[in-house]
Amino acid sequence: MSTHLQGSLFDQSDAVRLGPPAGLRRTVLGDGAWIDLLPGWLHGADALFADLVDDVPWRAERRRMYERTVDVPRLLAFYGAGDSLPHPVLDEARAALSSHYADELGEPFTTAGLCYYRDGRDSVAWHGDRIGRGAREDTMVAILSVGAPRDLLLRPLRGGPSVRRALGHGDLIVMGGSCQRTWEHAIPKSTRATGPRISIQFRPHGVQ
Ligand SMILES: O=C(O)CCC(=O)C(=O)O
Ligand SMILES: [Fe+2]
Repeated sequence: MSTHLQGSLFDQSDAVRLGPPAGLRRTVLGDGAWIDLLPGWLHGADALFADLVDDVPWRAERRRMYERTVDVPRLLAFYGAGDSLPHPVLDEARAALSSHYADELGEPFTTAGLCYYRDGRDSVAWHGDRIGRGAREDTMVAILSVGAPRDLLLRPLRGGPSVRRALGHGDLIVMGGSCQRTWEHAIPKSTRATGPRISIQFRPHGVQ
């Protein structure tokens, strides 16, 4: 195969770019909460995953839990409203989400939090993004996932069955309405062989 042909094949299959947001599908969860899903929004997700592993200044954190200090079971990075993101396609994603949801959200997505789940032992426990305004107001948290799929679970705070979505390889999920205060979400640990995943969470100012 000629170098030229290899180059063009590489471009087609691996170019890191976003598709149109047209295929977003909403699921109403109840209690004012909903999720929007767009599988494979980002093309070339494996290439972006590899870049982020290398380029992001990942932090390992320790947190106090009662009388013990424990490792947070994932690596973290945070980009504030004015910061340029670690890959130009993430600036594009933030702008595309802000434009798509402008009327419904009434404000742009500003910050980006990144989580790196190195294997099935990494996880995030049940929680709502409720440190900021999400505790009181309807808002949105948009999550782009690259790398191997992991299950995101959602469950209603007042009890009832949970909802499961496997997210990786460029999938987009948007949690909206009252989702952060009437529902909780988690990435549970997995005992199955699980490849690494990175999630990029876009949030409006003051939502954490
Ligand atoms: O990795 C994910 O998809 C979820 C992360 C999350 O819920 C959070 O960081 O608040
Ligand atoms: Fe969260």
